[in-house]
Amino acid sequence: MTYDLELVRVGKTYADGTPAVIDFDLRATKGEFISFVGPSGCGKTTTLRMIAGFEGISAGDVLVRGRRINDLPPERRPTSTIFQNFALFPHMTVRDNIEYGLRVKGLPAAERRAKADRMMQVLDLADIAERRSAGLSGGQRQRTALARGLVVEPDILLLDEPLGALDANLRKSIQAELKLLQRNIGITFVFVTHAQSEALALSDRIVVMNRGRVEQISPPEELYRRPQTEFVARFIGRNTVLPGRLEARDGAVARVGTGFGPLHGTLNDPTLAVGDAAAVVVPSEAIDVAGAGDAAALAGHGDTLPGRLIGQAVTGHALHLTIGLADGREIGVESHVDKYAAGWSSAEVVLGWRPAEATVIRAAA
Ligand SMILES: Nc1ncnc2c1ncn2[C@@H]1O[C@H](COP(=O)(O)OP(=O)(O)OP(=O)(O)O)[C@@H](O)[C@H]1O
Repeated sequence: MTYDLELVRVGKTYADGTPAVIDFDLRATKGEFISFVGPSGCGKTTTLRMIAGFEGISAGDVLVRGRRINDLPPERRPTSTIFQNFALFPHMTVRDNIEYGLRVKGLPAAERRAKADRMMQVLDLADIAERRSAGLSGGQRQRTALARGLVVEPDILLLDEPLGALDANLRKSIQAELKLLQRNIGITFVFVTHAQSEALALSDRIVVMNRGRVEQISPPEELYRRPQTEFVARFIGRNTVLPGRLEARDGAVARVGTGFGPLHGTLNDPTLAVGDAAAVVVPSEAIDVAGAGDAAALAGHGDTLPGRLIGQAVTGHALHLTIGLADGREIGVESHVDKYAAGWSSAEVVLGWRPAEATVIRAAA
């Protein structure tokens, strides 16, 4: 099978010796929306720039539709890049912005015009073709930037924090528009973002990076529900990580001996052996809270932990509980505000969850 984009053990070491990207492997099929997320400095932008050709590749190969592109300059690669804030030329019209890449490629005027017209039709920009980009709305600017990127007919569109500078409301509506467009156009998008929620909402698969390495590549739902590493468990969503040692495994279910006694979860690392350092990861949404004397409320939950209610706060329909555990840790539990309308008779509570909703991963020894 030929992939649209393939990274094979790609690495980058900057001239000053900084290892920014290490052994990055990725295979994307045509039309996939892939996002790179991770803490600042983990290597997201460097990887994107290596695909685009703005940064040299120190190790490994980048292939587009089976062709190695390591040594091609950016303008000869089958990629287009859309930068933060869209980087439009403010004094130019929408049409001139869109034609810009074609002019760089040396296309004759008539051909440029025809291609730009077609793209403006697709992206609903024809009515504002002669407007200067400085006066456009956020959505119109995004569509213009996309048109400029797409008019050169790339195989892969690379997006470097394109929504980074927008306010939250505009960002939401532009996100929806972006996803719709990507589906319609059907080309592969690689998207770098700081906003985890944006990646979860838009992507077919998310690459989580940490210190230059890939931690996990999974669809959003799986990444959220089944983290493979402690780093991912702490970085994505709101999880409680309960460390210990693997005591037993029975098919997909594993038992971990923790400071709170034995706890269970779905094993997400087939290489984990009895005796290895392991952790049970419990998503905040999976946790139910009952009064300390109300064990019946948690019947069927499997695993329980005692806790102490420290605080509660409401935002909209969400209730956020802060609960202290016996080891001194404070954890967050999220629920709908109606769920615990009756409250609890004292601060002493019990937390319960279904083991199937917890995940067992390898932990640092
Ligand atoms: N031109 C450069 N020369 C030397 N080191 C660099 C250069 N550009 C980036 N780095 C380093 O490479 C590492 C990865 O940087 P990169 O910008 O790819 O991370 P990032 O995940 O995109 O970060 P951010 O989210 O802050 O944009 C960092 O340690 C960074 O300091």
